[in-house]
Amino acid sequence: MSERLRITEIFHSLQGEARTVGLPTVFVRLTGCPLRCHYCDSEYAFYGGEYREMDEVIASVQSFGARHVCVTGGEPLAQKACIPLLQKLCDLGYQVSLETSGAMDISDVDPRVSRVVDIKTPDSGEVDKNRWQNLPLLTTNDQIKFVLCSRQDYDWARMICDHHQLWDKTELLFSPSFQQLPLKSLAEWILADRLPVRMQVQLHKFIWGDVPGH
Ligand SMILES: C[S@@+](CC[C@H](N)C(=O)[O-])C[C@H]1O[C@@H](n2cnc3c(N)ncnc32)[C@H](O)[C@@H]1O
Ligand SMILES: Nc1nc2[nH]cc(C(=O)O)c2c(=O)[nH]1
Ligand code: SF4
Ligand SMILES: [Mg+2]
Repeated sequence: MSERLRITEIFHSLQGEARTVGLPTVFVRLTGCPLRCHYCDSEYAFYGGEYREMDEVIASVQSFGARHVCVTGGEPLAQKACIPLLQKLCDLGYQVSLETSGAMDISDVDPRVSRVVDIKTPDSGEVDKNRWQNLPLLTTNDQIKFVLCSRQDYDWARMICDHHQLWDKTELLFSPSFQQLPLKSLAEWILADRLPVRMQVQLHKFIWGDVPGH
């Protein structure tokens, strides 16, 4: 039954992260994740959830009347039916993004989807899970994100961008781990080093705090 999805929540909010930040977006949060990042703000999506038919999920998305859909989790690509879900959303004309740890193979994702691949840093505790074979597959329609916990993470992210020549490959997002790395520190490091990256903060947490469903 690969056309069923295990869903934690479907909600309407302002996109808080990445390239379409600030735009009204429907979020589909799939349940379950094989990783355990120390900073994870979505632990409530590790377990539980409800199995829903694909058509039901699509109808729920449509009920909000938004143009943008963000499929997230948990780890969305850990569910087989994520691939057809993304394709159906694109066919319906939505602007679709996918938030993924990049620990799973991204090659079957519909090319119309903007894949936001989070490269896990040493201080996430999950650096060994990075699937480096994903990087050559990325295009300018995709995005790479580093969630940074420390100066050591920042230096590591720079080194990875050099090593894999990511600077001109696609958009690079440097995001502070929420309330762990001071915003001003990260801003000043980026400016001092003249890094061509976008610093991103999680807009929704400034508006609503760190609560589910926003
Ligand atoms: C909850 S995850 C779900 C998608 C996928 N599992 C992943 O890690 O990309 C969505 C995004 O939120 C980021 N995130 C989670 N907790 C965070 C925190 N405390 N501060 C900043 N970003 C965080 C993740 O790194 C990831 O980029
Ligand atoms: N508003 C809002 N924007 C988001 N962008 C990515 C999110 C996520 O949890 O993946 C997220 C989220 O949880 N809320
Ligand atoms: S991969 Fe994503 S959902 Fe899983 S623990 Fe890390 S941040 Fe949380
Ligand atoms: Mg979130």
